[in-house]
Amino acid sequence: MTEPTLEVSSLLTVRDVERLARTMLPKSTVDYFRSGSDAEYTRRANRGAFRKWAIAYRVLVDVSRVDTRVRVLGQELASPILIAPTAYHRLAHPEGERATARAAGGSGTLYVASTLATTSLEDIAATYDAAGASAGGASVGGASRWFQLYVHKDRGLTRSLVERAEASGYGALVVTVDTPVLGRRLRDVRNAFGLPDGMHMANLFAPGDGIEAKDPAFRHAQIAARHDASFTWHDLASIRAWTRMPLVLKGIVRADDALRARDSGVAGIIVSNHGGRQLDSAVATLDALPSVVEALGAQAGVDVLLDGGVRWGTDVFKALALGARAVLVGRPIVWGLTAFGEAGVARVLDILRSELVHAMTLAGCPAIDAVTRDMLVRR
Ligand SMILES: Cc1cc2nc3c(=O)[nH]c(=O)nc-3n(C[C@H](O)[C@H](O)[C@H](O)COP(=O)(O)O)c2cc1C
Ligand SMILES: CCCCC(=O)C(=O)O
Repeated sequence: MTEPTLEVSSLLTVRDVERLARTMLPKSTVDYFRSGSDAEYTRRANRGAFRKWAIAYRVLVDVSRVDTRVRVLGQELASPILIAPTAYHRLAHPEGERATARAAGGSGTLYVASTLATTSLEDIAATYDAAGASAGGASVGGASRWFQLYVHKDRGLTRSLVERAEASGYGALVVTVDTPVLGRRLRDVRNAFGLPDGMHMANLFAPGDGIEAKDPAFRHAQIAARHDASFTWHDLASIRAWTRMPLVLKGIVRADDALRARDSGVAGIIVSNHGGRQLDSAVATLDALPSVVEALGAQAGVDVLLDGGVRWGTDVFKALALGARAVLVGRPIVWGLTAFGEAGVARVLDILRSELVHAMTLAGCPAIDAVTRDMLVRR
């Protein structure tokens, strides 16, 4: 074991960032960020699925310039690496989501803000836009930040979240569909995990008058009991009627659900199993991706994104080769935030982006549209 490194520049891989961050947090927080549900088969399977593919690289291609630009929901992004929605950033760092938003806005990276943020969605939006403006306007206009919605039993609450997101200029509404109830994360149960005093779910409760304040025994495990487990495809229409934001469904792993999503008029889907934190033994996302992409076909009009276990630039390459338009990363962002706040998030994004450029260069793919299915062989 080497000593933890302390310079942001000495962190060379996402693995380095995670290793450092885990020494800096209380055990119950590390457990919450890191865990999958039950036996954690799916959390591990997400990683394992990337190892099953190898890159059959191409030679003697002009790779003196490599272009990672992609279009997602009609918008041009500098890179296909996006920030997945994760809860409770103030557990990682005192500046919480503001630091994440500054790193994302400053680099023009698409950031999906969580319903369960510890900073209000209005504050995240303003912070993101200010960082984008001072970095030269790369991400001004709000389209590069999306809002993730948990559908609550309290329809008034759900609707007000949607309306607040629209009023704050979020570019899309990401409806998470894999969490009708909370997955059983054994460590969180054993730790009776909950937010410490002074931190709250800023979009759901006002400080001081929140349910956490009224009920000292309120724990994270109870939050999903407020989710609407009766929500179906049919109810999606009501959300569409509330907003003009394009919809993205997060948590799809089946071809028939992808087709149903398309027929419901969504603009995108995220092939995701919540980082292995919901149904354990769920199919790994990279394994699910080809059937989803094939079912939708080339002219689908639905952008397919993927998350789960992306830790290296070569993982991004593989997901794109199997048909994803872009990928999202969850835990690596939280580890970066823990380690160095805004600079740590920026470092993680930088590591993954430069690894992707390196992989594309060595694989003979000067642009994203060259990263095609034939670049991979099964190990
Ligand atoms: C600590 C943590 C909190 C999360 N919170 C949310 C959330 O609030 N909403 C949501 O849709 N997904 C949430 N997710 C799932 C992520 O959006 C994403 O699907 C997953 O983390 C991707 O896998 P990765 O962590 O291996 O990159 C969370 C994941 C983690 C690890
Ligand atoms: C109700 C979901 C809790 C936040 C979350 O998505 C997670 O911890 O994975």
